[in-house]
Amino acid sequence: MTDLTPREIVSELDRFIIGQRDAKRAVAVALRNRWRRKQLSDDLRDEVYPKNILMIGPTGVGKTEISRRLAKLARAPFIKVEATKFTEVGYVGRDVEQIIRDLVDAAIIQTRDYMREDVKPRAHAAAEERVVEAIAGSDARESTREMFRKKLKSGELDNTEIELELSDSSNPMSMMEIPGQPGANMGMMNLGDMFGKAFGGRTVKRRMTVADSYEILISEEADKLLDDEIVNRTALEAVEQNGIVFLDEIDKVCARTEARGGDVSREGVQRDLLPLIEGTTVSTKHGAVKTDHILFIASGAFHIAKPSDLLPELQGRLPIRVELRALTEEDFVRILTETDNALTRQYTALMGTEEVTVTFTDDGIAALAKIAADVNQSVENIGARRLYTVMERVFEELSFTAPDRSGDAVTVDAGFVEANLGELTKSADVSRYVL
Ligand SMILES: Nc1ncnc2c1ncn2[C@@H]1O[C@H](COP(=O)(O)OP(=O)(O)OP(=O)(O)O)[C@@H](O)[C@H]1O
Repeated sequence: MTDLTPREIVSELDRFIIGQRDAKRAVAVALRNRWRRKQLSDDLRDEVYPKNILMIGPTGVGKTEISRRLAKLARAPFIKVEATKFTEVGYVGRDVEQIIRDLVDAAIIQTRDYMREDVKPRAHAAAEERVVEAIAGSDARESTREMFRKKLKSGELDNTEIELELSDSSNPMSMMEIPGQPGANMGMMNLGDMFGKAFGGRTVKRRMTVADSYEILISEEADKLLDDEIVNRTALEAVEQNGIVFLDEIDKVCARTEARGGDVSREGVQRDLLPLIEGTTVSTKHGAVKTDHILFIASGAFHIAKPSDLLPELQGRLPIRVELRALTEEDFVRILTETDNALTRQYTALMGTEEVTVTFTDDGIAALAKIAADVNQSVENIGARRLYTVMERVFEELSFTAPDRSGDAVTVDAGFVEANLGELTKSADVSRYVL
C-alpha cells in the first residue's frame, strides 16, 4: 500500500507515460481511495467499494502501461486478461473465476519475492555458512571456519570449486495438462504438488564455483526461512485489498442489437464477469478470495460498440470513464526522449555493451517519429508500438555488425534514419510487412 498523493502518483506515472492526463488522474484517485479506505473505521471500511474504471482509447496508447505501472507503484497484485478469451472455442463457458485464481498465483510469486528481500540478510548469512562448510568440512574448528569466512568475504575463494547438495526443484509433472482442456489440471488437483510432496526433500549434488553458488544458496536459504502459510495468507490479503484486474477488449464482448451470431456467448461473458466485479467469493487452492475490493480497470477501443452497449449492470460497475487519445508525432518525439525507459536510451545502452557509442540528434528523432506516425496512418494505427518496429529496423544493420565496430561512434541523425529506412517507407505495401 502506498501513501503517495494523487499528484505524486501522476508524477510517477509521468516518468513512463506521455500525455493521457485524464487516465492518469483517474487511476491515481482510485489508488488514493484505497489508502483513504484503510484509514476508516472497520464498519465503514467494509462499505466502501472501489470505483472501477473504464478506459476508452485506441490500441497502443498506454492503457495497459498506465495500469501496470500503477500496480507496480502500489506493489499491488496485477493481472491482464483479454475479455475475448472467454468467447474463443474451447474457452466458452470457461470459468471466469480463473482470473482471480491466476491473480492469486501472481500475488504469491510477488509476495514471495518481497518477503525474500526481507529475509535476505539472514539467508545471506546461512548461505555463507554452507559455503564455508563445503570448503572446510563439517567438523572444522571454529578458527578454521573463521579464516575461510574472511577469505570468502574478500572474494579470494570466488573461483574455488565446491560440491553442494541442493534441493531438486525440477518437477517432472509440471508440464502435465489434461488434453483438450487448457488449464484443466489447475484447481482440480495439482499433480505437481502431489508428487512434489511425495518426493519432498529430494536433493541433487552439483559442483560449481563459490561465486556461482551464492545466488542459488541465498535463494534456497531464503525459501527455508519463508513460511508457505504466511506467504499464502499475505498474498490472499494483498489480492483482496490491493488486487488490480485489467480487463482488455471489453468492447469486443458487447452485443450490438443489429449484430448477430456469437452474441449469446458475448453477452454471456459479461454476465459471467458481473459477479466478480460486483463482489463474490472465489475459491482457490490457496483459500477463498473475496473480490469486493479488487479494482477492475476495463478497457477497449469502442470503435464500433459503445460503452452504452455493455450490460446496464456492468455499466453501473464501471462508473469512471476516461478517454485516452491517439498519439501524435509530437507525442512520439517525447516518448522517444523523455521517458525513463525511452527506446533511445535502451538502444544507446545496448550498443554501449559492444563499445559502440550511439547518439541521437534532434532531427534523427524527428525523422523516427515522423516515420512511425506516417506508417500508423497509411497502414494501421498501432500507437506507440510502431516505435518498436521502426527502431528495430533502423538499428538492424548496426545491431548485427556492432561487435566488429567496437570503439566506433554512431550518430543517429536524419541521414542515418533515411539511409536505413527511407526506401522502405516509400511504399505502404512494403511498410505493411517490415514496419
Ligand atoms: N502514452 C505513452 N507514453 C509512453 N509509452 C507509451 C504510451 N502509450 C503506449 N506506450 C508504449 O507502447 C506500448 C503499448 O502500450 P499499451 O500496452 O499501454 O497499449 P494499450 O493502450 O493498452 O493497447 P491495447 O489495448 O491494444 O493493449 C507499451 O510498451 C508502452 O510503453
